[in-house]
Amino acid sequence: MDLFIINRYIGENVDDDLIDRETKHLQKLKQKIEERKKTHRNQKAIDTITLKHEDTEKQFECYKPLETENLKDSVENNDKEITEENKGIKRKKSTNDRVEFKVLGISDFEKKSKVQRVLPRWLSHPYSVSKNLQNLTCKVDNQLWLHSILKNTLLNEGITHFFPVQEQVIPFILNEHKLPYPLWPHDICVSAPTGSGKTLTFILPIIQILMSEIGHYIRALIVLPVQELATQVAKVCKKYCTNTGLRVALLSGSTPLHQEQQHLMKYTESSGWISEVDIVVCTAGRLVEHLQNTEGFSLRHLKFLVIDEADRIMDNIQNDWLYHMDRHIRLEHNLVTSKVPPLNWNSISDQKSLPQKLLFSATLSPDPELLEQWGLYQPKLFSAAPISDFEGEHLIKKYTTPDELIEQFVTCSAEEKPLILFHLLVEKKWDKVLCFTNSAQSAHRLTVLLNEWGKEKLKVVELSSALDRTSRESVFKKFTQSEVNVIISTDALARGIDIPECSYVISYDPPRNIKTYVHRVGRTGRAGRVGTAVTILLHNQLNMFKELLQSGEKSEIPQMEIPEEAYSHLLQGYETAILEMKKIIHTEINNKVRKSIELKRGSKKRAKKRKYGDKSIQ
Ligand SMILES: Nc1ncnc2c1ncn2[C@@H]1O[C@H](COP(=O)(O)OP(=O)(O)OP(=O)(O)O)[C@@H](O)[C@H]1O
Repeated sequence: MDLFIINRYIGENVDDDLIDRETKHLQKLKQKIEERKKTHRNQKAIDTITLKHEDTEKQFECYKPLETENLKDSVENNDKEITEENKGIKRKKSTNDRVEFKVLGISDFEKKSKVQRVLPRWLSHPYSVSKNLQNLTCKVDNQLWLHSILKNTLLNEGITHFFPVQEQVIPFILNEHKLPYPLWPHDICVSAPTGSGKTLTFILPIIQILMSEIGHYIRALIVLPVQELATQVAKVCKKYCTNTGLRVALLSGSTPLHQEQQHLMKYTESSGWISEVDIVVCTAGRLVEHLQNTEGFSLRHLKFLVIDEADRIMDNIQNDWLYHMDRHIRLEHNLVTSKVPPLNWNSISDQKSLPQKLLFSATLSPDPELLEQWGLYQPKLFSAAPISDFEGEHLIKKYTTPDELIEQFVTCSAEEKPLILFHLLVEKKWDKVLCFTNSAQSAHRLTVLLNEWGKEKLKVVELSSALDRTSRESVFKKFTQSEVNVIISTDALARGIDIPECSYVISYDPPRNIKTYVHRVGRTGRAGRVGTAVTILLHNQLNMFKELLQSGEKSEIPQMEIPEEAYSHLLQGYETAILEMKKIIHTEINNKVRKSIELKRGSKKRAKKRKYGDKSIQ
């Protein structure tokens, strides 16, 4: 038995229940405080909504905007959905089943989910074309599908093997025209590097197919973006039409319209208007002029429609030519719409086949949105881009350059730029150089400067659209014969021009976009020959240039290191030359002003196009 009982005072009867209740109460209070804080925060957000859109909501009362209380609940329930950046703007749908009206006029900045681009099969599965121009296996002599007349012309021109694009595309086109009735030939897009022989790829099959039929109709139309290119293609076309009986017309504006008309159409008593030519090579702008003004000009019997430099032609819509040409073809074929008919027996057997469209370019983006406008019929794509690139978005921008092309860039300050150019031309003895500037004015100044500076050592000629055709041809001839070392040009001549034996391309001013870059550098390294292309950049242009390359999915190109000692001694000569250049330009401007005054005073002299060697005009 215990003697003592010790009782400790523990207050009133506190039972476990009470403690429990107190703890719960405390928790409740804390929760309420938390909720109040939350409500306070959300209230701020709601106030901003109300303030910002008070006016809008008044205007759209009929749409019954949300009750503030409801909105409060909604916000409470979805606290996390109101994010920092869209505070006061975004109204999220409540998790309750409440229907929320969209208040018109409120911008919804909800992030859109990225749309995965799915390419049509013909673009995602192109026929792959090799870029290798070194190991050619397709001998011209052995090709049974090629007409003997064409074989002879090719061999006379020194062409013994076909390039890969020719080897693949020419037989394909020939076979397409052997398809049984009522099948139509597929339209074709070809994207192959510069200098890979695209011109013969379309000229040879056209000639071979047309030479088997005789007719007084225009049966092939080759459209180019500029006069120089049209002239060049017409020349090749005429060469390969030798002994075939086919006739070619060039419609480019290099001769007056009425002369082209006389050469093109003839009126006969028996048949009315007949065409004097089978193949027309034209610029897009001139085509529209003939469609509108030349009596009897008809594309009813057109079998081939070739668009060379297709991407450039679309960039630069001349006289809305595609609309006019489509309209003309539609009317001639009695079609209600120029859209491609659905592929079924009725639609294609009822209708005469539309001309086969052949699109060519070194920078033809396989972008469905851009290609849509051509209205292609069951098209096929031939591309030199690696097939692995055809899986995603990359292919849209992917441009390839020839394997034989060495690309480099050099960085310097503005003062060093001419010194570096002179160093490359004179001290490194770079010959057969095509140099690009970004304006006709700087091309002229640079030409004058280099001729003054490099007297006896350097012959520099400026090639601009101001020169007439004969003068231009004479420049090319002298260039080939090494009488001219450097041609200075603007981008007007960057595309398609086949300058024989150009060994170097220098971009004195950097190109403005990736397509211009690809075409500029593509003036060298053509037809399997080695070429070097250098871009001169100011230090602050380097990042822009890298971005430009990335925009075309081009891998980085190496930097050319030129030590300062290599060109610093040229400074004195440069300073003397620049003074001379200023004097010459000044005299030219004075002469120009004097001439225009004379003209104004009534002189009847007509301004002529500048002749090569004439220094008096700019
Ligand atoms: N099979 C071949 N063998 C040798 N040379 C060829 C062959 N095919 C074409 N060439 C020559 O290659 C050069 C380039 O050809 P072409 O002008 O057709 O190139 P391209 O692909 O149209 O270039 P660009 O995209 O710059 O217009 C021309 O001088 C042409 O005569």
